[in-house]
Amino acid sequence: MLVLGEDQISSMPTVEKLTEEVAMVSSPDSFDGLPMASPESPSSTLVSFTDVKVVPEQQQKGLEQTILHLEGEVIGLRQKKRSLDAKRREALNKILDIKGSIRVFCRIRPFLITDKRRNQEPICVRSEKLAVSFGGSKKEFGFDKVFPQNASQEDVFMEVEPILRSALDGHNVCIMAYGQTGTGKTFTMEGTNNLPGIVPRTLKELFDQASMDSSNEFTFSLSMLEVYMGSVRDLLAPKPSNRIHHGSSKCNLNIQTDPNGCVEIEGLTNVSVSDFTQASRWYNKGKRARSTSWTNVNESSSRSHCSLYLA
Ligand SMILES: Nc1ncnc2c1ncn2[C@@H]1O[C@H](COP(=O)(O)OP(=O)(O)OP(=O)(O)O)[C@@H](O)[C@H]1O
Repeated sequence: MLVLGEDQISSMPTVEKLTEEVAMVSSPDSFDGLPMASPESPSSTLVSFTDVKVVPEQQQKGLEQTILHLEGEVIGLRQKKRSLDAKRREALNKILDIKGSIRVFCRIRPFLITDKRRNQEPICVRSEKLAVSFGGSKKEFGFDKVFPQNASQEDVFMEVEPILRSALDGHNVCIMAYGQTGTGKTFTMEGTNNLPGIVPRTLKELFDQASMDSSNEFTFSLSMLEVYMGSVRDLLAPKPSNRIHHGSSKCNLNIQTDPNGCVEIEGLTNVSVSDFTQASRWYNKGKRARSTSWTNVNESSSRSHCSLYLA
């Protein structure tokens, strides 16, 4: 669409003049130097002719060669990526062989304003060891890695990211946070809007990696459940339209074993997600459905064990 100012309208050429100019522009002689659109000159009305792109033959050949060259480079880079992926998988398998497929990390929560004993420092941290002194005695614990109080969400994610990424290679991956109320399980797994935890970072990473992998086609689906007071609840189930049904269909789901020996939760909602935004939306919906309450040490304590399945 062409928008003209008042001064341009007053200087608009007549129909005859336009016809003349059209004839001039259409003439093969004028292809080499298409008239430039200028707001001052009457030829500004010919702006739409700049849409006609005529590339000289020599320039066209040059462009074709550049495209061929770039296509060759893309093929080369894809091959390089495939070989790097194979090396990464090999390295990960070696790590799993050496370190074992189960790894235990310990994250020490920083003191909070609400903590009663903030001045004492009974904890001594090494990279794989933790010593706790209490009442004159000292106990040592060993882990695959210890994250000190000042460890960031990035530090934690960097450690688990290679393992999580192996899910795209077909490995089953499970991350479980365990600890007393108020010790930072939810903070580590979910995080906050400004300091996202492992789950939102994982969703982003997996979709990013999948979109870069042109040799495989991935489909993602998501389920979320919580175990609360001995009952399995579906966190992504549609809201019941009728109160009478609430609590019957999506609470207390049965845990079963399928013919292949895999654990299956009967009737658990499983939603297909095609990108990170969609996955985040469902994840936030599931989070909102979790049972929370307060405890003496955590005013927003998650009163359940929550699982998120990504397939
Ligand atoms: N590494 C951390 N840095 C800053 N604040 C943290 C950290 N870990 C936990 N917190 C804060 O400590 C409080 C308790 O953490 P969180 O709710 O994650 O505990 P929780 O283990 O999930 O507890 P519950 O089992 O009761 O749900 C929260 O206010 C959280 O923001």
